[in-house]
Amino acid sequence: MAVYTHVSDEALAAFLAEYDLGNALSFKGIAEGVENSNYFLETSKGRFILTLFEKRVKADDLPFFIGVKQHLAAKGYPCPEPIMGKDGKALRTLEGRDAVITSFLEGLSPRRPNVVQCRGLGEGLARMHVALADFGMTRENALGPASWPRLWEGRAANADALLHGLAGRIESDIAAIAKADPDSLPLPRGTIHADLFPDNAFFLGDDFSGAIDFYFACTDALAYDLAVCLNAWAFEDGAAGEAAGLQFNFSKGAALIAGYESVRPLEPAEREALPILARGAALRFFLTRLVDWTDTPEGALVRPKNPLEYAGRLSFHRKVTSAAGYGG
Ligand SMILES: Nc1ncnc2c1ncn2[C@@H]1O[C@H](COP(=O)(O)OP(=O)(O)O)[C@@H](O)[C@H]1O
Ligand SMILES: N[C@@H](CCOP(=O)(O)O)C(=O)O
Repeated sequence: MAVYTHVSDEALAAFLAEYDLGNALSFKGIAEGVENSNYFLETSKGRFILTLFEKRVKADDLPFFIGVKQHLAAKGYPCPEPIMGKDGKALRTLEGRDAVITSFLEGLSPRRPNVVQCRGLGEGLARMHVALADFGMTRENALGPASWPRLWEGRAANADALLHGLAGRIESDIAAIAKADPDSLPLPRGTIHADLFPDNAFFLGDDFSGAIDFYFACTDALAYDLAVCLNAWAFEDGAAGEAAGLQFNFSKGAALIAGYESVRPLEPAEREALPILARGAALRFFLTRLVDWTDTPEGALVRPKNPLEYAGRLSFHRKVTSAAGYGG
């Protein structure tokens, strides 16, 4: 359930008066999502999404996130386009929160992506990287390797409570990635989405129809974005335990990489780095999930995601030595 902030009728009417969008015909909270409050808004001018930013998104980062979407939309890339108010500004305040209206994007998020959708997603990701190549703003990846020791601190017992012996393996992963120092590798860098999971990608049938939720976007290695997607799209059934039931689907991995390369071929250094980047991406999602898992009180509105799904992916990545291990 992701409606944390209630918007009164009066506040909505006053807010909409600052736009050239007409009056609200329909206004409903959206249950999906975990970070922000999202509302579906329909006016005489069309369908929109109203987002109120909650605590986890830093106000200072909002101009970057809005800039990314404006840049993509201006290039015709399918993503939520920030709508300007009469004053020419996209960002304003509603019910004490920073808030933005964006265009509504058509499509459905695949529950269980198929091989054709994986290929479309790979193409869509590469098109995004190409469209953002001349985007002028930068933002450091706040969840890169430098942040992991802080996320991990004091959580070893929580990891072992999830699965006996897991803490030691996570500590080895953190050490191995620190040693490989992926941030120092000579990889092409640029603006990346950094969280393009199936719930953040839309499809019409098997055709990629766009990407949403740019609130982890940052400046980092382009191949790291592909590594995030390999983790999120090409594994199947990992909820039960560290590796129990978890399978890497090579057809999906190969389709994702081939789709990506049909738009932007990988450089040899990117292929070589793929195993360490994929391991790092799995560790990043394991750690943020572990933090949410241990910090979310019982009975909270949002159910935290299971960290063990990403512990299972880490077991797989530890054994991969080349891009071929992912079907590339
Ligand atoms: N531009 C959009 N067009 C259509 N639906 C959207 C759009 N933005 C968000 N949504 C809907 O709202 C949900 C939550 O959005 P998301 O950005 O993932 O939230 P959060 O950042 O809180 O996780 C999505 O799953 C989708 O159903
Ligand atoms: N994709 C992350 C969680 C971030 O949630 P989102 O709804 O903002 O995409 C994960 O699966 O751990």
